Amino acid sequence: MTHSHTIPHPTTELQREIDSIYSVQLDHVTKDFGGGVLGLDDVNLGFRTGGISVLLGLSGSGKSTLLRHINGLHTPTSGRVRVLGQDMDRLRRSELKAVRRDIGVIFQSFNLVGPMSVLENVCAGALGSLRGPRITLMMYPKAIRREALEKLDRVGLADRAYQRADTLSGGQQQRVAIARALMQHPKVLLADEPVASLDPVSARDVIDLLRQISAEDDLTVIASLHQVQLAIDFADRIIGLRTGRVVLDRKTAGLSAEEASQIYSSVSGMDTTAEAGERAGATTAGTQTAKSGAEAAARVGATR
Ligand SMILES: Nc1ncnc2c1ncn2[C@@H]1O[C@H](COP(=O)(O)OP(=O)(O)OP(=O)(O)O)[C@@H](O)[C@H]1O
Repeated sequence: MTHSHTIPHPTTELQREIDSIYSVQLDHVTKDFGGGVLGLDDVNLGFRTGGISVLLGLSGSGKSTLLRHINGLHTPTSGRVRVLGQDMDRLRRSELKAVRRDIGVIFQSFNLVGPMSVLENVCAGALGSLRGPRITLMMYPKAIRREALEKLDRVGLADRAYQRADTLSGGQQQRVAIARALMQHPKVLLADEPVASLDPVSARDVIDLLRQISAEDDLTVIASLHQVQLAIDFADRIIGLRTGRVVLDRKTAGLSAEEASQIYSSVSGMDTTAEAGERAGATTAGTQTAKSGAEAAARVGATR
């Protein structure tokens, strides 16, 4: 079962309004992996279009599980995941593929093909929109190669186009991975610990680049990070997870590293989302957490 009958669904018109504000919505999402492990435990989040959100939490707190629900690699045991106006678990294969094309993903390990050139790796990002595999660079249409060069220029690596990908530094490889993701023209970018393998300087460079791209392209970015200060500098909003539950949901403005770090403390039962909810309620336009579709609908209604 993937839908709880107790979740009130908003009307079509209100849902459309919610979709115009939130690219990604999780509505009472629970993922039960069995054996008493809840990967996600009643998670309610709405991610605003164009916003940058960072997931913080100890290893095993559910960050990857949350990201995997957003690109449809996991389906919830109960609750609803809605991405770019589509209920992920209601889609046919071809529809899911179409939504996934709008979702770029970057990983801690970059996932480049090392022996291939930088440019070929970037071209591969366009494969979703081309038929059949391309084995060599010349098999990509000229327009794709030109666009890939433009993307490389955008991430500052045009001069490395014909170099083997595995000869680049980690920071450069992540830039190539970003350029590859941009070939999809994504509306949402998921980044699973994108700088965990990088030195602090390269990490900040990659984060700055993501921030710039998000602003320029109105790209919704959802990233997991382990560095609290970097997260605060990067994101508009920090979401803290612990054992699959959202225990902190705050805008970064005015949030100190010390406050954000509390999610790592051993104090159980801490939940600052009530406070966040109150604040969001007071400034409806700034609402970040949609407790349910119906509540989000009410809030959206109140902004008009
Ligand atoms: N496919 C799976 N089958 C069973 N349990 C899983 C599966 N995927 C994740 N889990 C469990 O769900 C919980 C959340 O894992 P998840 O990988 O989302 O954590 P994380 O916060 O991303 O950790 P890390 O920072 O180490 O990447 C963990 O207890 C993990 O063991």
